[in-house]
Amino acid sequence: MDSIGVLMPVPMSPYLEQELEKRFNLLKLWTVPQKSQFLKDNSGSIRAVVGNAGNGADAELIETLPKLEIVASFSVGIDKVDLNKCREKGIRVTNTPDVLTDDVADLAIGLALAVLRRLCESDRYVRSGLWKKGDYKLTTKFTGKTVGILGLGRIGKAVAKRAEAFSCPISYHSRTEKPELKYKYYPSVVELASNCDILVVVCALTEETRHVINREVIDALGPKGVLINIGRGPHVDEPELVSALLEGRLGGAGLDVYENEPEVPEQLFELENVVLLPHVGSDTVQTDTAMADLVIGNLEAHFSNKPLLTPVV
Ligand SMILES: O=CC(=O)O
Repeated sequence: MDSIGVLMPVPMSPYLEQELEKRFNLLKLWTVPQKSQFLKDNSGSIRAVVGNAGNGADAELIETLPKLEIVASFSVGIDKVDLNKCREKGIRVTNTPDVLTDDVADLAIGLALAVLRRLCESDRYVRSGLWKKGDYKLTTKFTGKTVGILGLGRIGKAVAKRAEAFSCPISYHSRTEKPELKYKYYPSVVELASNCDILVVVCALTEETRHVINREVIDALGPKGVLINIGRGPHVDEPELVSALLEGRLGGAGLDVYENEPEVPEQLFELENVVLLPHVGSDTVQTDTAMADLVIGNLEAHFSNKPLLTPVV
């Protein structure tokens, strides 16, 4: 398979690069200065693209690569892949579900704890020597808080399971009610937000869910409510979130994702009721390896005419 051109637009995992290089002709787009010329020169050999959560395969890239057969995303979210274009051209698409579920769900709970118990602020309190001048202030209890989950798929269910261990009543909103689950379903996001203390956003990003967290939802969550976003930045109307936090209309936020990564609204930097992470939901050594193995497994299956391991298209 070493003559098959596999295009990687951005660096994502040294282990993945190394394993791809052992098997394919890996073309690292970020290392070349003249990207469009490079793509033209190699368009006859590129049969696969390996994208990620930030850089997938848009219509323009797909049109540039007439021999493209498969987009294997090193991510579970495939909102950066033009799925319609792929369907139209018969290009297969795979992602990396399941292997990252635990890490992302763990991080949602970590963010909730960090916001309510002010973990980052109290760490800074110790490091700056302030503890010697007096005890740290009281914070807010997490155990027993009502957790609302927007999107009860694999990761949403894993968040629910973890939150249950903290005796949190669970409610959710998703496209369809899941009567087999014991959690309370709300038919709208506003109703969910009105009836929970912590709202966790974990649904897929689609045209329907873009800006699903708008001013009405934020106001429904209210001055004691906490928003946790481990989904995608564009789920949230970011200027509305920032003004709600600055005006005290929202109690706090734990964010792993932003509308325009790696840009983060600087007004948030001053707020101690906000915890900001650099999109690291699945970034552990163990999950990086598992995701990379899945990308390679999908490519090997495709180029050996075997069924894909985790097909999306
Ligand atoms: O954001 C990360 C992913 O989609 O895997």
